[in-house]
Amino acid sequence: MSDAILRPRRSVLYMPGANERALEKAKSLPADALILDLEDAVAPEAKAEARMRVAAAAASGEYGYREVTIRVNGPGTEWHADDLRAAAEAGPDAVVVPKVDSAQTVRDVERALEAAGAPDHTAVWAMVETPRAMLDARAVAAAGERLTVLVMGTNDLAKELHAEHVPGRAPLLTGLSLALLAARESGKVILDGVYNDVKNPEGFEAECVQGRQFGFDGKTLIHPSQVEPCNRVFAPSTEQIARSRKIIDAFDEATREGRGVVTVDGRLIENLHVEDARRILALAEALAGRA
Ligand SMILES: CC(C)(COP(=O)(O)OP(=O)(O)OC[C@H]1O[C@@H](n2cnc3c(N)ncnc32)[C@H](O)[C@@H]1OP(=O)(O)O)[C@@H](O)C(=O)NCCC(=O)NCCSC(=O)C[C@H](O)C(=O)O
Ligand SMILES: [Mg+2]
Repeated sequence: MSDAILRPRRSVLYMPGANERALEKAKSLPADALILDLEDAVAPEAKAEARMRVAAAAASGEYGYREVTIRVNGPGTEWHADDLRAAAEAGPDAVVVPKVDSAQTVRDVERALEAAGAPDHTAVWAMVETPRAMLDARAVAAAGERLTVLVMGTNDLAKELHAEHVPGRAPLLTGLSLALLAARESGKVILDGVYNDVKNPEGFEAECVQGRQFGFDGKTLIHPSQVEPCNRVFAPSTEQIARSRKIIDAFDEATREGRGVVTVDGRLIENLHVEDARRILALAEALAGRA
């Protein structure tokens, strides 16, 4: 498993790029990653100033272990090219590109970043949030050299579908599944979309659990109060860690004795379970010392 895949991204917090207070506050929040936003959270008249603020924040080195990314305005907007240039110069961990709906968009973004001298460590995260992106998710996920993460944009997707936001997200399940299949086929990380009702902690936690059960690596967030519950839901539990150790030990012992299968607590264990147990332990190890 590559470092890009193993890096914890349980909680990924958006913050408006024009909001100095939020940019400052994020330095003390236990989010695994931050998306400094130039797109939806910034009014047109504030775009230029937000671009400068965000570039300075990303280049500051003041966010500790947190992965720092910049969300640029989408392809086809008047701000896109300037945002990419500023992001390339700032050299964040990643550039988040909204409304990516083709492999060509990923390649165009990468070419622009190269031309602007982006450092090698700056990855591309593609937001998939349109019907076309759902239907072409496979090609998007496989495109480019820098692409490491897909990010669900469930607000835009619901809007495009004329769907309603309902508990359980039935109208979005096809899109979520297509994007997940595409991400996993290409060995990419995938993050779930945001939960808008910041005053509904029960609904938020239920959606985190649903995202984890689906297989998402983490969830994108809009408010500091969502960080702690999200970290808890997406981290391996004490029971999962203990069980993973037990599986690996039992399988190692069986292998030494020349047996290919073994049972743990009455359940059949094969090599695929061992691989999953190793993934869980690697994530737990990567999270050591984090809230
Ligand atoms: C949703 C909010 C507008 C709420 O703001 P506010 O009413 O100010 O919240 P609070 O008073 O409860 O804030 C308490 C303190 O926390 C700080 N704060 C608030 N939000 C953030 C944040 N996101 N990051 C960091 N810090 C934050 C406040 O400054 C207060 O600090 P202090 O005064 O020191 O106590 C607001 O939360 C917000 O703007 N959230 C982000 C919205 C956003 O980024 N939206 C765009 C991304 S979502 C999206 O586009 C998804 C995708 O594209 C799709 O299609 O689905
Ligand atoms: Mg969106």
